[in-house]
Amino acid sequence: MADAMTWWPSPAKLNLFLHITGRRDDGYHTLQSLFQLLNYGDQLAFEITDDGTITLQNPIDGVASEDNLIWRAARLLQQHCDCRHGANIYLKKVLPMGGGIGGGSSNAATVLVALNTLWNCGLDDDMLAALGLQLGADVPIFVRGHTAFAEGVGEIITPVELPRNYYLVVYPGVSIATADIFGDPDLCRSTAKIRTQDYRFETTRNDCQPIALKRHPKVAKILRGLLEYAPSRMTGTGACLFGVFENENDANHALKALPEGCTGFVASGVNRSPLLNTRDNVTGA
Ligand SMILES: C[C@](O)(CO)[C@H](O)COP(=O)(O)OP(=O)(O)OC[C@H]1O[C@@H](n2ccc(N)nc2=O)[C@H](O)[C@@H]1O
Ligand SMILES: Nc1ncnc2c1ncn2[C@@H]1O[C@H](COP(=O)(O)OP(=O)(O)OP(=O)(O)O)[C@@H](O)[C@H]1O
Repeated sequence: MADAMTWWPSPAKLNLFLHITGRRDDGYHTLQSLFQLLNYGDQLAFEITDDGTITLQNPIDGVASEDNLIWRAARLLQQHCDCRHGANIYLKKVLPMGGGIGGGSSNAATVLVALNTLWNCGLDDDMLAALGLQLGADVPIFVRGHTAFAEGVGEIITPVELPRNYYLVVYPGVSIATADIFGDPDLCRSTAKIRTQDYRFETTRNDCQPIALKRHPKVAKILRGLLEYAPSRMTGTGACLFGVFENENDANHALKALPEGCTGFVASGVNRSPLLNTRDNVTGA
């Protein structure tokens, strides 16, 4: 591929808190959460073709191309817009999968935003977010590209400006299936709703965390270690954990002290997704 090709960011997210407030008739759980976008993630590049085929140049081990959210997002947009173009899609993957940091959902959102631009589909953000919701509950947040409170199953989004913090994100080497957490009979499903303006890290929690720690003692042990450095908890349905730091050096210090078998990275929280900056650059907005 040409060196000059644009790499579109596909950032990770953290759920700074995650309260399960109920369950819908279709079995899906309603939640309240604060999605913090990070300045760290995967990257995608696109070569536009005229023959309509969509090809993933860097398949992910264990994920068939037609199951890959990248391919599915491209196909969904192409069908929705009756687009005659295709794309060769390149992926630089750094985010652990099944970690609760939203890698797959973010990849899907980056594809929707980038190909909407490169194929000249002309969809606005509301339409792209609605398409994204068909692929996963977290995709609309990444399409809209702002740190935000979320309600419903993640589709009711209120952007918020947070002070800049640094996060040490730790992958304990354990992958947890979202469905297993939501299917656990011990999951607390009745947390009272909070007013978003009342949010504080200290007075909130992740309702999925006790279930993940019960099932994976290794994750519980790593969390205990992290808590010695900073306020810390699990993101999403796990298994990634994060510590919150005001100072980047302190976060890097804790990163160096991680036990063997854990990988991690330090990232800054951002209010606006780097994906939108790239779109602005490409469109000259
Ligand atoms: C909870 C979060 O991790 C917060 O970021 C996400 O909203 C989960 O979203 P996701 O990974 O896109 O989840 P999906 O792959 O759609 O869901 C997998 C399974 O988890 C259960 N599920 C998921 C989301 C939800 N709000 N309620 C559920 O009960 C459903 O059984 C679903 O079949
Ligand atoms: N492009 C993709 N990147 C990552 N995972 C993908 C992708 N396409 C499909 N998947 C599948 O989706 C599963 C969940 O991946 P993902 O990285 O989104 O999990 P997660 O970080 O737990 O996300 P969430 O916080 O939304 O639950 C993977 O185990 C994989 O089977």
